[in-house]
Amino acid sequence: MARGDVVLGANQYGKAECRLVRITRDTDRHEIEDLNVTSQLRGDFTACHTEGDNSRVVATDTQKNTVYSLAREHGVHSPEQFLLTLGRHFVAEYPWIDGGRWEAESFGWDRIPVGGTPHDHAFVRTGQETRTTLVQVDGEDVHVLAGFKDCVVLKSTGSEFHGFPRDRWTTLAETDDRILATSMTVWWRYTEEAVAAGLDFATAYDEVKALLLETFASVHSLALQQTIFAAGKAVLEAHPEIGEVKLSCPNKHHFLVDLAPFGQDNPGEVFLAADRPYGLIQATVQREGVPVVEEAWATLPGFC
Ligand SMILES: O=c1[nH]c(=O)c2[nH]c(=O)[nH]c2[nH]1
Repeated sequence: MARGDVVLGANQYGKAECRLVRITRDTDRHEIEDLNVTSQLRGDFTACHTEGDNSRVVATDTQKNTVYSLAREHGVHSPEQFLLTLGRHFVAEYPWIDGGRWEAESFGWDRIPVGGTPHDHAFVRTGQETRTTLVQVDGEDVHVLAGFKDCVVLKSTGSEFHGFPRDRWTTLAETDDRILATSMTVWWRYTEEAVAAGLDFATAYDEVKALLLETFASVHSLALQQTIFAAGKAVLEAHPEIGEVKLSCPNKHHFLVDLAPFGQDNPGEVFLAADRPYGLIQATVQREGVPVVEEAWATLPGFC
């Protein structure tokens, strides 16, 4: 190969957004699991890219079928467990496949209460957040990230913002009482040891989400940066099975409306909820002296 030749770099391929609903109906009380699964394989696919030789190309259609077939055979249990099942399957089944990337969104459903009793087989979508999961297999390495997005939270007081530099471009007033609102996107990484030991992903998810929300509620905030660091720190302190946490939080600004032109005061009661532009506050919270496992995060766009 001569310097300057054009060659294939990193590549992966698969079926994106396989919508999977699995009903478990062993009893009259059904269970529902609702996922949006993306499967992508990695390996040496040079011949396909350069020659159109498909002899090693497990079709994206086959990958899609495998999602549904393994859901039937093994169940979902948790998105993390299901994606691990998929990853292990593809690597074991096809010798030339070294690994891949399996991602899922999971949508929650609650039972519809009928006369105060949760119904056995009628559900209403929960509106709070979308659970997210990313599993990557690279040879012997298995990385599991979990998280959620679109979790909108608001505090109507207990938030201040002041002490920032003032120069000729600064118009923002200092405040010791403002609305703090954001839509939390959070990812955390389970350590390889915890994954190998068969961690209970469902319980861990519930506990981490509760802790993040509790911290948002209870920290008296001097900046959204301070709040998100405190939230990530609380998670790492309570969960040794988690290596690091990444948070991305838009500052959903609420501007106090000037009602003076209408002869009215406005003691922090009427706000304009702006949707853009918004401050975008992001942080990685990690353990001192423990490097972030960069390979686990490499394919998540937009995170620092
Ligand atoms: O919590 C905040 N952090 C900032 O960095 C910032 N910048 C800004 O204009 N408002 C806020 N609020």
